[in-house]
Amino acid sequence: MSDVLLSVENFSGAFRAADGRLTPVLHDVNFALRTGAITAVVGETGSGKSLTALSILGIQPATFVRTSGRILFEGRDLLTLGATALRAIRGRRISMVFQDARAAMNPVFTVGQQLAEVFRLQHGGSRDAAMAKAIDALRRVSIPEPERRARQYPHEFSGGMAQRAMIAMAALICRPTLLILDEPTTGLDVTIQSEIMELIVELGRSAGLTACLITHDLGVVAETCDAVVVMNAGRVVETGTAEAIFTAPQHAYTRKLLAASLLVPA
Ligand SMILES: Nc1ncnc2c1ncn2[C@@H]1O[C@H](COP(=O)(O)OP(=O)(O)OP(=O)(O)O)[C@@H](O)[C@H]1O
Repeated sequence: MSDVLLSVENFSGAFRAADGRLTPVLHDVNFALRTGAITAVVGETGSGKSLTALSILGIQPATFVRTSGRILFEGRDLLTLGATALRAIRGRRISMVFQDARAAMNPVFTVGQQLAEVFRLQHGGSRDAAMAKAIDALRRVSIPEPERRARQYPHEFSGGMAQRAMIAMAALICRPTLLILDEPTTGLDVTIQSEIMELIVELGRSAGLTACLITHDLGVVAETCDAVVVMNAGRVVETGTAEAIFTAPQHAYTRKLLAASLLVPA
């Protein structure tokens, strides 16, 4: 068994309304990400997947407050780190792929400039060397004509291609220890979805990445993930290996999710 890279321990949180009242949304969330594994966090909309992921990176909404628990990454509680320490971890150690890559990118810079700039921020070096790295990263995620594509703006990319570029940035340019992917294939058509997932798995395996995939698509999970965390209404209801979750789900909610995705009979 390999080591745990990140653990979320008894993490609870709530939204604070303008009048100060707290509405709890996360309740004692517990799970661990094993080094080198791809772990899926699954659950219906509103179950708390994104909030948990955003909290790992320290980019949760300003009105969200932790009420208990901790998130340990390499022995340090991320929830107690200051802005400077978090900035040093974000990108370089933990990076994230967001759902809508075109919206997440800066529209006024070319895709190549954005990748190159992030490379320089993380690793230094000249602009030309950084652009060469950017083009190489686009090539490695199978973007055709990467030199030409690097000179284009995000709106000139298709959704699938933008997602590839975002993965290139998060996985290959940042070279993080942990890659978090929040619904990376939502909104893409089915064939593109499976190509993107193949890419994630291949990069994960070849770069030795630890990945956390947030998704509501259990089909994707069955094919790609090692471990699964099932969330419902702000709680973790079940965790296990992908095989155990798919062949012998213990919790009624997990069985309902599997049945809804037509992967197993109800
Ligand atoms: N800015 C916000 N203000 C108030 N409540 C919020 C805010 N963002 C999220 N919530 C609430 O927190 C809960 C968890 O939301 P979260 O976005 O983590 O769910 P999710 O499982 O990621 O859903 P989805 O799959 O739709 O992204 C939900 O009940 C949601 O309505």
